[in-house]
Amino acid sequence: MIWGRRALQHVKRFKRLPFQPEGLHRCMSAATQNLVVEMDGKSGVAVVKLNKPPVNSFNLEFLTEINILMEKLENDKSCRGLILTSNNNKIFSGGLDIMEMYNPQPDRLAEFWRTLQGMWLSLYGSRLATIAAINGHSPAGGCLTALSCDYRIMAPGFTIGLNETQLGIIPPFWFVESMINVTGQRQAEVCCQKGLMMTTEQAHSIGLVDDVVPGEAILERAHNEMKNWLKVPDFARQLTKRQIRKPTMDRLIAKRDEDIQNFVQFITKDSVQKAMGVYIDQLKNKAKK
Ligand SMILES: CCCCCCCCCCC/C=C/C(=O)SCCNC(=O)CCNC(=O)[C@H](O)C(C)(C)COP(=O)(O)OP(=O)(O)OC[C@H]1O[C@@H](n2cnc3c(N)ncnc32)[C@H](O)[C@@H]1OP(=O)(O)O
Repeated sequence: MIWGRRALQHVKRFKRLPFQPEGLHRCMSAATQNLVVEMDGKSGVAVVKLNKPPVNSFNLEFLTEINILMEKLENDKSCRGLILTSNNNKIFSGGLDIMEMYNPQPDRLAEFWRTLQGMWLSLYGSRLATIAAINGHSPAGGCLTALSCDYRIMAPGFTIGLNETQLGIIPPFWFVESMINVTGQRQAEVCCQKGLMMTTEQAHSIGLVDDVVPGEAILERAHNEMKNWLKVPDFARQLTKRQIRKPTMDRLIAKRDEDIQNFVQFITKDSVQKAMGVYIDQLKNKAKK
């Protein structure tokens, strides 16, 4: 994993915390500010709850926390599975923190994007069996996070999708490929081009979501499904996953710097900044009503 300077500062800070792999069997809810982690030492399943109010949006610091946690779980031999969910029963994740992209400092913007790439690479390529228990809305970067898991269970009454085009933004190729790899080319063409935010049922009907379960039962269902995944010998499951996902990951690894440059150039355009300002005003005004 390649870390930026700011991310490394965080790694050092977190290393000083009493959060070590050997301590994983205890409750680790104090591990980081924005993540609640519960490790079941017996099953080897970690439940990670996104816990960054108000909407679990991903800023540089939050992405860094997630990357550090992923690294620790990957290195913990007793950990075999990861259930990713939200501590907020209405919003899984609001996606990328829009404030990171508004009037940005180019260096921080580049670091933000590299850290997001790192999060996607570690979750998409994880050796762990990963299940997203989507217990709330999940636009854009929230949808990408769910798409990076092996299995998705969603509660009814919410929306999910890669809605970037609706905001005048082009979803990067690795967002789109993540969608293609889950739903197939045709469905991905329609929902990515139109920037569709789909209801849980619509997402289920195109295979974006594997299972629909009421919010109050979602974690139990995720644990039961995890048992099925963990019946397969880890080594066979992991190498099969790697075989299937490697071409997509390799494309990003080969173009990582170019992808960052494209992102920074695009986001810092006057026209994009203007549109972003209007969108932020709309969000804030909606929140006030
Ligand atoms: C070759 C060319 C290459 C070009 C490459 C370009 C690549 C660019 C790629 C960029 C990819 C972007 C991915 C993203 O994820 S962008 C973010 C998309 N997310 C959204 O649009 C979500 C917006 N939010 C919502 O829809 C709702 O807030 C939500 C459904 C999540 C929750 O609704 P609810 O009613 O419960 O809450 P509020 O709307 O009242 O919001 C509460 C407060 O939270 C703030 N908020 C919401 N979302 C975000 C966010 N994403 N980032 C930061 N802040 C957010 C909202 O403003 C409210 O704040 P205040 O209380 O302070 O007003």
